[in-house]
Parts: sequence; C-alpha cells; structure tokens
Amino acid sequence: MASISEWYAGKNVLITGATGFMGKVLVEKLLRSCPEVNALYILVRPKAGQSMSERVQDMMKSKLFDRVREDNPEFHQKIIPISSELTQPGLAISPEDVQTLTSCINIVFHCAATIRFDEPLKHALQLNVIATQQLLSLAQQMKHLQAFIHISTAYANCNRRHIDEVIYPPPVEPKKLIDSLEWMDDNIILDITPRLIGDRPNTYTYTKALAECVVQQESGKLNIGIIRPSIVGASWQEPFPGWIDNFNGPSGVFIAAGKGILRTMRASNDAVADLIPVDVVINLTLAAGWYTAVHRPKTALVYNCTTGGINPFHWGEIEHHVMSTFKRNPLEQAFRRPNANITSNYLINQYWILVSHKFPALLYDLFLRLTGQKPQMMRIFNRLHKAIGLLEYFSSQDWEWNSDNMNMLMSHLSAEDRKTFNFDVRQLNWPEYIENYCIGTKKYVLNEDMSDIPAARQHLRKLRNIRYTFNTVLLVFIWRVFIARSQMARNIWYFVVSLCFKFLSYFRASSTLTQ
Ligand SMILES: CCCCCCCCCCCCCCCCCC(=O)SCCNC(=O)CCNC(=O)[C@H](O)C(C)(C)COP(=O)(O)OP(=O)(O)OC[C@H]1O[C@@H](n2cnc3c(N)ncnc32)[C@H](O)[C@@H]1OP(=O)(O)O
Ligand SMILES: NC(=O)C1=CN([C@@H]2O[C@H](COP(=O)(O)OP(=O)(O)OC[C@H]3O[C@@H](n4cnc5c(N)ncnc54)[C@H](OP(=O)(O)O)[C@@H]3O)[C@@H](O)[C@H]2O)C=CC1
Repeated sequence: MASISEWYAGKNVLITGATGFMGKVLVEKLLRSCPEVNALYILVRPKAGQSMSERVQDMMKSKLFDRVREDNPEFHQKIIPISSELTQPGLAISPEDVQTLTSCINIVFHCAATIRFDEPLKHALQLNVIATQQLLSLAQQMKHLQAFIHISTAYANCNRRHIDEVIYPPPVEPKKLIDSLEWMDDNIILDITPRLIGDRPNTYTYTKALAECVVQQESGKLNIGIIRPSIVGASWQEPFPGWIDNFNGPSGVFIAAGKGILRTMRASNDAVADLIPVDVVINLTLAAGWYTAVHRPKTALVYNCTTGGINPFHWGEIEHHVMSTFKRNPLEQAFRRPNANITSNYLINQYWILVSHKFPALLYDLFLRLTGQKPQMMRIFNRLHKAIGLLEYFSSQDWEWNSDNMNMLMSHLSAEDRKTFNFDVRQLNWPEYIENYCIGTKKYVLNEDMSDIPAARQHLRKLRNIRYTFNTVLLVFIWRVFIARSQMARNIWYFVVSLCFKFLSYFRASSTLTQ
C-alpha cells in the first residue's frame, strides 16, 4: 500500500482556514512532508486592509515556512489562493473558481471557524454551521473528491464527562435553528442564547456540536473524517519545537503570567490539562485524510485527538513548569516578577484578584496619572479578567475521551509513516514541551530576542528590589500609624523588641562561653 506521502503525490488539496493557526501548520507540513502534492487551493478573504494575495504573501514569509523554503524556494507556486468569504452565500467563490475546484479537488480539509468564546450566536452559527453546510454542498459537486476532513473540537460535547468517538444527537435540529435565527432580531437572539446553549459554556462549543451533526446529515456519499483536538498548543517537534503565533487558549495565560500581570486564576491543580501539540493534530489530520480516502469507511469516523487518557499532565504541574521557565527565561519589560498561582477556591481567587491584580493596577495607574501619562493597567486587567473568566470552565474540571480511532489509525501506519506523521503522544515529555512552549510564546508571539534575556533578568532584579523597598516602607508606615494610636500596639512592639534583644544577648553570651 502507498505511504501517506506517496498517496498525497499529485493530489489537489482544498483547505479552509489556511491563514489560521492550525491551517498554516497543515499547509507547511503538506509542503514539507508530501513534496509531490500537486497544489494546495486555500480559501482566503481580504482582511484588515490587506488583499487576499498580500495576506498569502505575508503568510509565506513566516518563519514557520523556513524549512520548506530551504527545501524548495519555489514552494509558493503550489499554493493557489481562492477568494472566499465563508459567511456569504455560496461562500462568495466566483463561478470560475467553483468550476476549477469541482473539477480538480481530491481532498478537503475544513479548518475555518470562529473560535471566539464570546461570539454572538448568529455569527457563530453562520460560520461554524452554515458555512460547513455550504462547503459540503460544494464538495458534493467535486468530481474527484476522495475524502472530506472536518476539524471539530474535543469540547463540542463538553456537557458530557465521558466522550466517545461518535456524533452525539444535536442539542437542537440545526436546520430549525438556522431558520428561526434568520428572522430574529439580534437582541432577541442575545436574550435566548443562554437557554439555547443550555449546559454548554459558550456559543463556540454549541455551534461546533451542531456542525458535526450537519457533517453527518449532509455527507451523502462523501468519505468523511472528523478530527476532535482538545486544547491545541505550540508545536512539539515540527517544523521546530515551540512554534505558536497567537494568544488563544493557554498561550495568553502563559504570557500574562510570564509578564507578571496574571497572579491568580481559577483552575484545579489536579485536573488533567488536555493540551495537544499542533503538529500532533496536523499529523493525525493528514493520516486520517489518507485513511479515509484509501479505506472509505462506511460511516464518518471521529478521531478524539487528546492526551489526557494516554499521557496525562495536570494544571498544577503546568503552573509549576510555566513559572520555572519564565523565571529562567524572563519576558522583557515584565510588570512584576512572575509568580502566578492557581486555586479552585472562588473566595481565595477573589482575594488575590483584589490584592495582587486590582491593588497594584490602581497604584500603577495613579503613578501614570501623576506623571502625566494615560492610565492603562486597570483596563488591561479588566480584559484579562474577561479572558480568564471564559477559560476557567476548561481548567477547573476534566473529561475522559475515548481514543480508539487514534490507536486504530496508528496501527495502520507503516513504521516510516509513524515517524513522518508522528501522533504518538506517549512519547511526549511534558516538562520539556512546556519549556519550549513558553520560550515559543516569547520568540514567536511577542517577537522577543533570546539575546535580551540578561537585560530581562536585570529588570526582574530591579523589580524585586522595588518590591522589597515598597514592602518595608509600607510595613514601617502601617506600624508607625498603629504605634502612634494604640497602647496595645506599643506594648506588642516593646515586647517584640525586648524579645529580640534578649535572644541576641543570649546568643552572644553562649558564643562567648564556647570560645
Ligand atoms: C501559569 C498559569 C497556569 C495556567 C493554568 C491555567 C490555564 C488555563 C487555560 C485554559 C484554556 C482552555 C481553552 C479551551 C479550549 C477549547 C478548545 C477549542 O476548541 S477552541 C480554541 C480556543 N479558543 C480560544 O482560546 C478563544 C478565546 N478567546 C476569545 O474568546 C477572545 O479573544 C476573548 C473573549 C478572550 C477576548 O476578546 P476581546 O477582548 O474582544 O479581544 P480580542 O480577541 O479582539 O483580542 C484583543 C487583543 O488581545 C489579545 N488577546 C486575546 N486573548 C488574550 C489573552 N487570553 N491574553 C492576552 N492577550 C490576549 C489578542 O491577540 C489581541 O491583540 P491585538 O491584535 O489587539 O494586538
Ligand atoms: N486552537 C485550538 O485550541 C483549537 C481549535 N480547534 C478547531 O481547529 C480549527 C482551526 O482553529 P485555529 O486554527 O486555532 O483557529 P484560527 O482562529 O487561528 O483560524 C481560523 C481560520 O478560519 C478563517 N476564517 C474565519 N472566519 C472566516 C470567514 N468569514 N471567511 C473565511 N475564512 C474565515 C480564518 O481566516 P482569517 O485569517 O481571514 O480570519 C482563519 O484562517 C477550528 O475549526 C477550531 O474549531 C479545535 C480544538 C482546539
């Protein structure tokens, strides 16, 4: 049987969401490990004042593509951007492009989605469900299509504790919801959203569950695979360790902790932190594409792509390794020395928010005001609190995912493919991975230079001295206020001083005797 890269040779691949975090890694891996692939058609929209081609040019300049660039400087010729806005009818693909796609595409990877946890339901539905439906109907017209791979999330069914590799019945019939929301006013939708999403934490997980159902309902004769990754983190090995380019999920939390801004967060020390490296997800996705096309399973196969049941690691351990890495490799211009703690206790968390977040923010903003600058710290903390408030649901509990299909897929791979498309997370060394992850956020998200680490350490020493001085001044000030006003405080003070004096005299006397 042909190896995975042999199978992709000469194939035309369609990718949605190629400009996103996972999409970029998918494009890179295909170009690097399947160099004979014919062409990658990527659906891209213009954004933030940049045209589609400018965006694609920028993407290809990314450091992520360094290894591909080295192997084949002309790699960009294999990437064919197609203009598309997924929220528009017909995905806003021109008739000529539809013609091209339907006549040549062999495999589709659908990665595009809105992954925001606070997305209004109508928009999340538009992108995560209706666009999926439209892409499936385009796929039905593709004459040479061999597989359609849909990227879902392991949290699509997070209202369950144990999650099997099956498509669960949807919380509501997707078609009915689409029809109802079409005529409803935005304010009404906002009001009924909590009732609709029920025991799911946000519109993201809710619409991803509906999307899975749509994939099942509309698949017709297509060969379908559904990949459900858990919390996708920086790369483990490929194209190099620690590649990450965004603040999503834990990355923003790590950065905020490394900068000394985040000091407390609600999370359970003992809950499994189901992180999965992005390269593992992409390797599994490509292998699943190959398997789906070659073996044509009768029903859509779902692959839970998680680590918890195979090689578990916990939030408490993550906290330890993140802190230790940022102490050894500090981020530049930290607000305070990194010292974040997680707690599952609501009241303790609120206490530390007050003492370690709000109080320093108020003081710093006061300092900014006094020096004629614009206060900003409180605003930053408010945004941080909003973000971590949305993540807490995922860090305070754990889930069990069945991963039989992941194991089954691995057993079908040749020894060579297992190496090239490695998704065996038993080999993952967590401490090393977390260290590379944190360093990756420094290098690739914040664009900080590793050669500036001595200066960053010096900055941390300065912050430590400021803290010691501040604490001493505060203690003396409070004490002086109490001593001036209370006889009891004065008595305690004299008692402590005389105790110290007696202790010192005893110590001196005993050391003279021993001489
Ligand atoms: C040591 C501690 C140990 C910690 C242990 C605990 C860690 C727990 C982590 C738990 C993670 C759980 C994730 C669950 C994932 C579910 C899996 C998935 O399927 S889905 C995948 C997971 N999906 C997600 O993770 C999506 C979650 N994110 C969201 O829903 C939204 O971003 C938002 C609501 C948080 C903020 O909305 P809004 O206020 O409108 O802000 P914008 O979005 O417009 O961004 C504005 C600016 O802020 C930047 N920035 C963004 N986030 C953060 C951050 N956390 N921080 C800092 N910065 C952040 C952003 O880059 C931008 O910069 P710029 O361009 O202006 O320069
Ligand atoms: N990141 C994670 O932790 C996890 C992600 N997943 C799933 O993986 C997939 C990819 O996630 P990730 O790469 O992290 O997400 P990103 O937000 O990084 O990427 C989303 C992609 O979708 C595209 N997109 C969004 N809206 C539109 C639109 N209206 N028209 C055209 N394209 C659009 C974006 O394009 P543009 O650049 O133009 O915005 C981007 O390429 C998603 O399906 C997500 O649900 C699952 C589990 C965890």
